Amino acid sequence: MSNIEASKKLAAYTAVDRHVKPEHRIIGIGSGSTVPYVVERIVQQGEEANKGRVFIPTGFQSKELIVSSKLALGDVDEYPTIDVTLDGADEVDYQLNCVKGGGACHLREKVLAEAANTFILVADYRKNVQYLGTNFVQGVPIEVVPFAYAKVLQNLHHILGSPNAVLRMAVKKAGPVVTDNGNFIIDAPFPREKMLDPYIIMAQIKMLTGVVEVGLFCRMAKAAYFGNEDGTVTVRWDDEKVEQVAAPE
Ligand SMILES: O=C[C@H](O)[C@H](O)[C@H](O)COP(=O)(O)O
Repeated sequence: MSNIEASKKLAAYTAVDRHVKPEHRIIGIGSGSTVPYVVERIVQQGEEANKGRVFIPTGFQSKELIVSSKLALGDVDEYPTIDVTLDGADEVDYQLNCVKGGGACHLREKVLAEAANTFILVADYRKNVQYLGTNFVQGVPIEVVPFAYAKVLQNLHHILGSPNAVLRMAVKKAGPVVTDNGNFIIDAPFPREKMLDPYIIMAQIKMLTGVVEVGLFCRMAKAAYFGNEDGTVTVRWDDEKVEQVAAPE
C-alpha cells in the first residue's frame, strides 16, 4: 500500500473509532477514495453494532459501497436528520473550510453534511493546508444546470474574478461530466485573496442563477482527520485546536 493510501486509511479508521458510536443509527457516507476505508472500519464494528443502523449515500459510488458491504441503505428524504456524516475532502484549511466536488458529488454531500448532527472530514496529509487553493489548484467545483452553464461561466469570468473557470470535461466519454443529478460541473480557480475567507465567494457564486451548489463547505465540519506519512493522525477541530494522535491498532 502506498504512503498516500495508508494515510487515507489511518485517517478514516481513527475518525470512525472516535465518532461512529454504538448509539448512532443513521450514518451518512460520503464519496471519494478515502471513504471506502470509513465503510471498512464501520463493518469491522461487527454485525451486532450495525444491526438497525441505516446508511445514507452521497451518490452512486457510496450507494454501491453501502450495498456491497451488506449494510442497510436509506435516503436523506426518509432520514433528514443524520447522527454523523463522514466524508473526504479535496482540501481543508485551518478553519475547517474545505473544497469538495473533485468527484462531482458535492451537492448531495452538502445536503448530508447539513443534515448531520456531526460532520467529520477524513483525508490524507496533502489536503491539510493553511489556505484553500494551495495544492488543489483546479478550482472550486460548481454544479450548474446544463442550459445555464455558458451564462454562469461568463459571470465567473467577468464578474466574480475567475478568468480561467472551465466546464469539466469527461475522460472516457465525449462531452462534459454529468453529475448523479444530471447537471454539469464548472471548475473555477480563484486568487489567494478570495480564499482567505471563502464564505464570501461561496455566497456570491451561489447567488448566480443556474448554480445548483458550490463545492466550498464553510465551517461545517466538527473535525478533520489527516493521516500522516509517519503513521500519526493530525486532527483539526472547529475551535482551531490541533491534536496529534497515534495510529489505531
Ligand atoms: O466529489 C467528491 C468528493 O467531494 C470527495 O469527497 C473529494 O473529492 C475527496 O475525494 P478523495 O478522498 O478521493 O480525495
